[in-house]
Amino acid sequence: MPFPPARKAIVDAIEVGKAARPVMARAAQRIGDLVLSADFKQRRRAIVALMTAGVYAICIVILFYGGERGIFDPGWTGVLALACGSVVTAFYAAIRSGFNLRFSAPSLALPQAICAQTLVAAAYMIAGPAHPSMLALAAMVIVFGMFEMRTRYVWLLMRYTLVLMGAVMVWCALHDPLTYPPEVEVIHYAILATVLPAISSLSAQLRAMRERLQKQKAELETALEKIRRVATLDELTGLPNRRHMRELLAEHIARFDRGGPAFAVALADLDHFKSINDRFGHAVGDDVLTGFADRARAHLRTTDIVGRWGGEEFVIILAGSPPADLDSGMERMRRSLRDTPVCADVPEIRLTFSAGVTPYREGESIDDVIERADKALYDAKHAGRDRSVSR
Ligand SMILES: Nc1nc2c(ncn2[C@@H]2O[C@H](COP(=O)(O)OP(=O)(O)OP(=O)(O)O)[C@@H](O)[C@H]2O)c(=O)[nH]1
Repeated sequence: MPFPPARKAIVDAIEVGKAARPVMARAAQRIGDLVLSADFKQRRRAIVALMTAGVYAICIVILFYGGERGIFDPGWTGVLALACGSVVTAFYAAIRSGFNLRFSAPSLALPQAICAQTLVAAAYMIAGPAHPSMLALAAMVIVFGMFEMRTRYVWLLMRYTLVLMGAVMVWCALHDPLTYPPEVEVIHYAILATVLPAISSLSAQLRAMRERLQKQKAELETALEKIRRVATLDELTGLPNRRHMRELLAEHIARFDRGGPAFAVALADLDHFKSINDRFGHAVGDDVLTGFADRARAHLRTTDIVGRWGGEEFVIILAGSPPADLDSGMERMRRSLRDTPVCADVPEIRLTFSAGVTPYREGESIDDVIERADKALYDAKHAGRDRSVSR
């Protein structure tokens, strides 16, 4: 039944909307890259610069309001607005052009904060009776800075602020004692000299906490990597262990069930390995196992995966299925073991191995295919060893 026109229009609009979404997302991404930079760190710096611009803009609007109301001279507000605009533009341009990357602290946090405090001091001078409110801005600049700056820079900024604000307060108290009464300025300065060091010391603690967290995160990542290695790799040979090979087999089966490529499984077992252990000792036996793993890595196809199934038994996932030439990698290994001793320290050891190969068949479990490969391996052992048998 055809859609009524109104419903069809809605359905069309939804379809158009769905189609447009990726286009809009791409456009937003492109605009974001253009305005803020495609580089993650530079983008963050540009965002901070634009956030600062936003704060400047709000403060300037408030100052213009004061000027309009005749609380102080509106002419100076214009000059201050111009100065704020220039500072913001200069820092944004430095970040967007990549000029900031020439410096050891590319966030330019310290110079930005010093400019901000200078502008706050200027605002303090022109704000007349509204000047105490500027003290909050001076504290805010330090708070902003503590997220971006090293502790010693925060202390430097704090000292600069105290010296600058002290000088401004003295100047104002001398030139306009009615609006800036000296005894009140002393109180303002005392408050500033108490609050700013407190914020700065908080910043030092915050920094130390952040560094501790970063160190812990790095240690955790290293430990996680170690756990991952221990959980998936065999300690002696460095090959995938039995558990990981089962996971890889499960992945191959899932891929096959979804119409993916065929594969076969081989179980390879070293021949008379017990006698190597008995004659030369366990350490040499370990070297032989490692040597065998190295040969497997070197001679199997890159698409084949070999893992240690346990003891002197190895499992190989072979890409493709019989009657394809699945054995070629194992034949190369056999030739190599025949030509060069597996253990350089004990060259008299001539290692051979037997293998059972079988294709994975649709609907089988891991255990089904392994069991058939094991039977083929049994056949190979009973047929005289040093050979592969397919089932
Ligand atoms: N050195 C060493 N030996 C191991 C390790 N794991 C298992 N073995 C030894 O491998 C030997 C396996 O012996 P058997 O199962 O009798 O097999 P085989 O001597 O290879 O005889 P066939 O398989 O019939 O040719 C045992 O002596 C185990 O102790 C290991 O990690 N290191």
